[in-house]
Amino acid sequence: MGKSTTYNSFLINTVSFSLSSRSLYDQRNLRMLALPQAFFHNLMDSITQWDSLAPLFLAFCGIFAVACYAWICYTKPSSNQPPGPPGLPLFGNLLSLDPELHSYFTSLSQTYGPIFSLRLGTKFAIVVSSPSISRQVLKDHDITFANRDVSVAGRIATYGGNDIVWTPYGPEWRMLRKVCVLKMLSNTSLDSVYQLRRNEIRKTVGYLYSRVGSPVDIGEQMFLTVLNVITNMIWGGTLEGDERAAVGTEFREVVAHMTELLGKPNLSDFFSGLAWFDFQGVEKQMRSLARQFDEIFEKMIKLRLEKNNKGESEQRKDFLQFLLKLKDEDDSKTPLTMTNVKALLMNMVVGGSDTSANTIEFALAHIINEPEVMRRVQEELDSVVGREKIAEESHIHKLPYLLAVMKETLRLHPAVPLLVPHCPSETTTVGGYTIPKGSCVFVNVWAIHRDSTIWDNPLKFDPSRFLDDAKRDFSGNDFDYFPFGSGRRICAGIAMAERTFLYSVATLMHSFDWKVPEGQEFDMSEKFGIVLKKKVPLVAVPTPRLSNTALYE
Ligand code: HEM
Repeated sequence: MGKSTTYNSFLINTVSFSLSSRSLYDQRNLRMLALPQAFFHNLMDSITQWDSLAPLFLAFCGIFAVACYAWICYTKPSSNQPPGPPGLPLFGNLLSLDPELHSYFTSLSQTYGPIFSLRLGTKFAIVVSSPSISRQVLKDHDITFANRDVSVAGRIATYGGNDIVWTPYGPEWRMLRKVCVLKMLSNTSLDSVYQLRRNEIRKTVGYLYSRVGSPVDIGEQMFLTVLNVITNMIWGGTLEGDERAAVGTEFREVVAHMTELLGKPNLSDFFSGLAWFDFQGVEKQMRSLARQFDEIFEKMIKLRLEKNNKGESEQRKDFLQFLLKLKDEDDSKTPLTMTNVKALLMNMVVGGSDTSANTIEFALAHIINEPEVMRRVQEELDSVVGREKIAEESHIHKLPYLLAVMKETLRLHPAVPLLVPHCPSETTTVGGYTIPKGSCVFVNVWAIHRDSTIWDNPLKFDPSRFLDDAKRDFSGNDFDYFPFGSGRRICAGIAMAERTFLYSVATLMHSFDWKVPEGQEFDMSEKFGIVLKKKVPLVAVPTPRLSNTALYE
């Protein structure tokens, strides 16, 4: 194999692993970034700028290689560690990974069994792909595995990992989780900010109405809608008019750029000894973005505090108002700090947007391309809502078929296909094998959801399989079906994800008929990332189906 081929295959592989080891938040824009060539040029640029330091650099690489090799030999898996494909010195299995990690891990599990191991640079990874072993990890040893493997970029992006996703299991995580799940994202709190969600959905309907008869990129529209819904719930009407639009645009840009960087391959993650050098400048760029992000939060918080001091915000019911109040009142042993407030807001924005928007896009693609599913969804809406009214969030509890569509979409396309990697706080036995403390554990929920020993005709999109099977829900108690994870680290935003999905899809399918443009083929292929997405964006043409045009205003 030629030198450049070897390089390229290394680069392809590092890209794919980096996507898996990042924060929860792979975003739409990653598709442009996960190019191995980009990584190659980036790395080589950084190195060539160091011309004068080349001898020093090469000497360093030599010492580093020997040190890594020694380290890997020293930590060589014991015979009781899970089986796995053989690897190379230094790189381990990095060079043979496929970018579509979820399906690649599924095929490896057919050879090596429901629990296997990989060496990725200096990281030791475990992949679990059966209900019974997932149960051991997420239920029987829940506390031990309730920690995370944090990437360099992820840590910087989240105020040093001071958010819910990356904080290790302990009192601070418990406090953040309580604030988030019980106080901000509970059904009662979500009810109180319904008007803020409704405003955004109505704006999207207005926009789609203006595009009647023309193709619309549905994924893009849903991403913007969900992001606006979330930011609106966070700070509601703190800003008005042009100022609001300007902050919205800036915010979107920062989120897009930050998540772009979160998906960039970073040598520092595979070889922690190299982190200090930040060869690709990922850390530097991320610091600058995190500062920009922080400036937006600072600005919103300052404006809100000023309004509060003038007594203008008394009646506000958004998350920012709630968190600031909680922070002032908090006298517990683990107080909520301003950094926690900002990190929590960021979790809402980054954790909630792509997951929900991509799931909605997959669902709409299935509905639009399967006439029988479309007919049942619209019939249910017509009988519950009626064509003379618009869909409201209060209707969603009366739409069992639509709920089944959501469950079936998340079965075939779980938004976070390998969950967020878990990390045991001590060496533990699982499935009869020893899992070393600090390993990076992937739970392949995607493979379990397509396992033909569990599901009849698993590749068929068939919502009715969930209609009679009430035990299959999102609670994480059933290890045949757990798209939101399970145990202590189960998704913190299930209630919100459910509402966002059901209300958005109900509104779009009730207000419009949809057709794919002439000549376009039905394509449901997936693109792996921490958040799974549709490889080919869904483009469809809306036609109004409600009788009264006033219902689109
Ligand atoms: C369809 C939508 C969504 C899906 C499928 C989803 C799925 C997941 C999964 C699988 C995890 C990791 C669980 C684990 O590691 O065991 C997770 C974690 C998380 N999700 Fe979601 N999620 C969605 C939407 C949301 C929304 C809307 C929010 C908030 C607004 C959110 C906030 C979080 C947070 C904060 C965590 C980290 C929890 C922790 O580490 O304690 N998610 N999600």
